[in-house]
Amino acid sequence: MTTATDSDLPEVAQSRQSGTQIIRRGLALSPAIKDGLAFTIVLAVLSTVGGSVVPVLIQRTVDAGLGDGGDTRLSDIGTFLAIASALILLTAVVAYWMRIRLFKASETGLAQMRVDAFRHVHDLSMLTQNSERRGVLVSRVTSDIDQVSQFLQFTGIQIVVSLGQIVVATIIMAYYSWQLTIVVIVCFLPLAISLKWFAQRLSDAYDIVRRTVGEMIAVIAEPVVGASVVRAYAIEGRTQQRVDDGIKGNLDANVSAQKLVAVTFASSGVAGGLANGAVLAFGVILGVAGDLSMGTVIAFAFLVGLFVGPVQTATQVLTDAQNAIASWRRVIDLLDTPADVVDPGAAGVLLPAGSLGARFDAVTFAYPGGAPVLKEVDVVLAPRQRIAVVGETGSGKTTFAKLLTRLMDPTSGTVRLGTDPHEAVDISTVAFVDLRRHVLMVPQEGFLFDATLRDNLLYGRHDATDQRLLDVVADLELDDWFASLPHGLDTQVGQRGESLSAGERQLVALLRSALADPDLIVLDEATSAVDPQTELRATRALDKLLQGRSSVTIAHRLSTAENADRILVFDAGRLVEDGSHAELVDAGGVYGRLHGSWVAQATLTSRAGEPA
Ligand SMILES: Nc1ncnc2c1ncn2[C@@H]1O[C@H](COP(=O)(O)OP(=O)(O)OP(=O)(O)O)[C@@H](O)[C@H]1O
Repeated sequence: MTTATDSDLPEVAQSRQSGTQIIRRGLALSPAIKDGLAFTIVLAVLSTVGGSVVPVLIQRTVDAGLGDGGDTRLSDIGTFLAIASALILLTAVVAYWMRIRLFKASETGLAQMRVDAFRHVHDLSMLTQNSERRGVLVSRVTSDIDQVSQFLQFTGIQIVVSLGQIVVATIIMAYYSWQLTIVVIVCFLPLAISLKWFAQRLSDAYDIVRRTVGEMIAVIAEPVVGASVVRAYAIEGRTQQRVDDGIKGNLDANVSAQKLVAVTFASSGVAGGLANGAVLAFGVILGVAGDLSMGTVIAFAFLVGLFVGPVQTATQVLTDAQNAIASWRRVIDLLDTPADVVDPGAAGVLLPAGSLGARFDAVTFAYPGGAPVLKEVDVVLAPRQRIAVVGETGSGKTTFAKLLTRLMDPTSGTVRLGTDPHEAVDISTVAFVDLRRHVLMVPQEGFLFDATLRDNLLYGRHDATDQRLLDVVADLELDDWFASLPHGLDTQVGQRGESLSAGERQLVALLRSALADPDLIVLDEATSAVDPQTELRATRALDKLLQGRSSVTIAHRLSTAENADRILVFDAGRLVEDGSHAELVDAGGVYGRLHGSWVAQATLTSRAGEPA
């Protein structure tokens, strides 16, 4: 199959929703995050107030210690110290409680988002899945959501705590000395004004970081999956170059973002230092003038600490927030990408039981941005027929099969299914669960999961008993092969079935299809060369599988076409010939030529096998 360039294909949508919109949508998509949030915020504020009251107690202790005219009140000092200790302990307990609540709520909410995002990847059309590289999709479900989780559990509440701390510290500072309070505010004003500008720059920088993380995972994952091809073609160097480029892209993006972070952090450091110095200088002047007590000046120094801390971390908080929003946006964009093959769900119609036929009415299909690859196809497929689809490579056979199984929808025209093709229903109105029960597409290379043979077969029918599995093995006359397996149904097939031979993987795919027991089977005939014994087994098993069912096979072998009840011939996206093998050979058209080259190839192969 030829593929188009990535730019021609639909990708996951990219929104430009603002940060606030993203947070609002994110919270709406994970409602569990908001469960009990109000109480958690109350706890956060309480822990802040607890911490902020301590400087007041320090002022009281110092002033009681020095006393008016050197009169030290020891009992007051004891009381203030006891209250301060109790407050510090209480604050710690409240802060612990708040974090646990926050952790539970955010993890529950995000787990739901992870499940939704994963499901949605499966709902996306084959087109979107093909165009968006797998690694990028994986990163949206994993690392992007991790980023949001970190934000919610640490940074998000940090914002509440910091704001609370600034407000409380400002109130207490203003209560002690409005002049010093103004000094502190003036020192931080330039930073506060430029924060929005920094935030936008950081947001852009972190959008790039998150994108490069996805790209990096994609270029690393690809050669790991295709390791055998990389080795076979000795393209380790080129592959390494792509991986290096991916890693470098991410590194560069991170460095650019961190430079901005460093600027914001340094600026807040400068503002903090300035405020501390100014407070001490003005505090001493006011103290000497007799306007402030010693305890108040010391308390003020602590209060400035409470004020400076959050402002200094504010830039870090802002950075994390921008990073998390960039991640949240990527997950939301994924969830917002429409599934273009829409499941009618419960509103869908059910297909009648029995062998299914199909009808194509003026069906045209074009890949997005491309010319039609299937043009005005009109055809009626009767039930219980064995139909072979043939044509040159790229003629549209696979596209026809995908439309027949609704892996894609036609650009125009209608595909219908039914036991009577003349009264068939529009395939797009059939509920997915019902469609998948009746119609099965068997690709050339059925994907095997890294599990036992049993587990892999159960993908065909999840509730089948071992006895049923063995019956199907017998039905397809594969008992002798099955007996040769070291552990029967418990045999591990390895990653992607690599512990089995290519031929054995075909047998597993056929067994799985037989278990699914579809009424219409659409099959892309395997082309990989296998040993003669397995070939014989596969041919026999396939024959058994197709018996009594409607089948449409993309035929790559002479014998499959010859044995079909009917042959559909595609050429450059058009259905150009339709008839039995004998009729089409006599007609001497496209099929005649194709058949001629098959025969010539078969003769060559058999000669090559003859003993000299
Ligand atoms: N994902 C895709 N995006 C864009 N164009 C595609 C895509 N898949 C196939 N095509 C184009 O559609 C046309 C028909 O492809 P199709 O796979 O249906 O042909 P085919 O007859 O099955 O070929 P083959 O025998 O090689 O599998 C080809 O020109 C191909 O380039």
